[in-house]
Parts: sequence; structure tokens; C-alpha cells
Amino acid sequence: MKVETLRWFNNRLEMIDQRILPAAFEYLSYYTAHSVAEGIRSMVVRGAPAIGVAAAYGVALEALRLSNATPSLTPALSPERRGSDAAEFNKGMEEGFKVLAASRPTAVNLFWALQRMRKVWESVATQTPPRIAQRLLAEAHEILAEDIRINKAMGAHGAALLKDGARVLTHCNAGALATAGWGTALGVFRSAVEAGKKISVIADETRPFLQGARLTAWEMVQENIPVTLITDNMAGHLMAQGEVDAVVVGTDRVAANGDVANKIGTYMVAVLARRHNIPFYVACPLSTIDLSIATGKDIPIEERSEDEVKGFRDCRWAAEGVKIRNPAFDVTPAELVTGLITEKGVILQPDAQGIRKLMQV
Ligand SMILES: CSC[C@@H](O)[C@@H](O)C(=O)COP(=O)(O)O
Repeated sequence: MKVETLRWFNNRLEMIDQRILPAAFEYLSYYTAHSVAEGIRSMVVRGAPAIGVAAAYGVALEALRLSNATPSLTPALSPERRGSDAAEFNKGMEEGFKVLAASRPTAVNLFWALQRMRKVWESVATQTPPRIAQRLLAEAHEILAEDIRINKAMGAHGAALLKDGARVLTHCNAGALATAGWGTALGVFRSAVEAGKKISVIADETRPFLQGARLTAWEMVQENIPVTLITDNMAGHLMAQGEVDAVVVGTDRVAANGDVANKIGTYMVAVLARRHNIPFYVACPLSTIDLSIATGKDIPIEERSEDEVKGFRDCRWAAEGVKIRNPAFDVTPAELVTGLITEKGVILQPDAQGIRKLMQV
């Protein structure tokens, strides 16, 4: 089944509502940068590359709205702001960029996509707002298509690392749902199966938002890829029993020295993998590497609502009055990473030199 996490349909952006999966499969519609930012913040769309693609469409939608290029879809545009006054257009666009940049802090793909859209905007800034809007929309389409191509290239490199029959553990959801399609870590699994390898997946449940139980398990079941769900605290036991051959996860940001930020709990899995001599791979498009950040210490870690830890949806189980922490990501030091799987190849034992060499900077 082809999962279209985001799609452009009838002059609007549609995104699968990942908060309600797998109980329900529904698309929500987006017309403005502000609503896309809210969709990112509230986790309708999540996963680093998917957030980047959504942000790119958010910019394009704002340009369309401000240039009045889609008149029927501009409910929030007051009459006096209609038309193509350049100053107003520029002001509105800056607001759009600002609200999108503030939606989630850790995934660098968000900022990468915004920077790319800004460059395109600057390159056509002297044109009329409707033309600028069309150019930005074309760029958002290109970012989406490119993401799928990159995932497939990464998948091929990663699949070569897995032996036939491998039992592979993953954490969170780095699948089609976390990207424009195919996935990063789950893309490696899809590519391995496509290459004829009989692999099976062990999905960590991934407390507190349950991306593993809800999204990874759903995706693998849809694909008929054998998958077994475990709670996060079972990983060490399975490794000790010799039931895990490799770990493949995704990432939200990789520092220049190879330190990897990913969903909370990933660091724990990496430590366990090292203890049991199990290779720990990170599927990582080059857009997720942030050369401006020297080490993982400087990667901003999002703190989310305590409600996510207190319980799930309407069910509350934590004692009233207890203090709660909810850091949504952690950092795995580069020394625990066996290899970064990128679209250009695998960087074994990643360090600053290996990363710069592959990125040719
Ligand atoms: C290909 S996605 C890689 C990461 O973004 C993924 O592993 C992850 O941590 C997602 O976190 P989320 O909070 O669900 O956005």
C-alpha cells in the first residue's frame, strides 16, 4: 500500500491525521502557514522529513493566500490585504516563516526546508506575488518528490547491510508516515524486502506517543513485512536472548561530529546494542545533518506536554500532583553509531571528517 503522508489536492495541502492512526485513516486539509504550523505542533504530521515537506507547503500556501491566487481558499484574508501589494505580501510571508519555524525545535529538516524556500523566494522576489506563489508551490512539489527519491537511494544502501533473515529492531516511526513516502529506517526494510531478503522487524512501542505501536506496526502490517511489537523496556532482554541482529533507526538532527538526536529512548537502545555487539545504524538523509552544530550537546531538545506522560488520550494513570518530565528526543553519541546510512552511501563509525568528506564540504 502506497502511503501518501502529504499530498497536494484541489489547491490545498492534505495530511494524514497521524494522531488517530491506526484506529482511523483520515486526511485533514490545510490552507495557510499558520494552520500547517499547528498541524506540525500538534503532531498531525510528524517525523523529521515529513515536517520539512509540510513546512515547504506551508510557505507556498501562505504565498498563494497573500497573493490571492486561490480566491476561494482565502477565508482569513481581509479585503484590505487582498491584491498584490508587495510590502504587505512580504510582511505576511515573514509572519508565515516565523510561525512555521516556531512549530517544533528539534528536527533540522524544518529549518532546512524553510531556508530552501526562502532562497527560492529571494530568487524571484522582483516578480508579482502570484508568480512568486506558483514558483514556491513548484519548489514544495520538488521537495516532496526529492524526499521519496532520497529515501529509496538510502533504502538501497541500507538494505545491503542486512543479511537475509535478519531480525531488526527499530524505535519510533521512521517510515513512510515520517517522510513523503517510503521512509528512512522503514525504507531500508522495504528495500531489503524488495531485494528478496526475508527480514523481520521488532518495533519498540515508543512511549509516550506510541509511534512504534501505532504507526510502525501499522505500516509494516500493511506491507506484509513480519513485525513484532514490544514495549520499550523489553529490548535489552531480547538482545540478551540473541533475538536481535541489527538496529536501524531514523534521526531528527545529526551534529557535525556524528552525534544523533532521535526519539526519546533511542540512546538507551544504542547503549544496549553496544553492550550486545549488535550493529546500530541510523538512516539519515543529508538534509538531517546540521554542520552548524558541533556536537549533540547543542541540539535543542523539545519538551512536550506532561499530558503525554500522564496517560494516553482520555485515559489518565499517573498519580495526581506528581512532577513530570517529557523530553521528546535524546542524543546518541557518535561513538555508539555503527553507521550513518545516507542517500550517498554509508558513513561507517561517523565522525566530523567522514561526514564532511561525504557531504563534500
Ligand atoms: C524519518 S523520521 C526520523 C525521526 O524523525 C523519527 O525517528 C522521530 O523521532 C520522530 O519523532 P516525532 O516526535 O514523532 O516527530
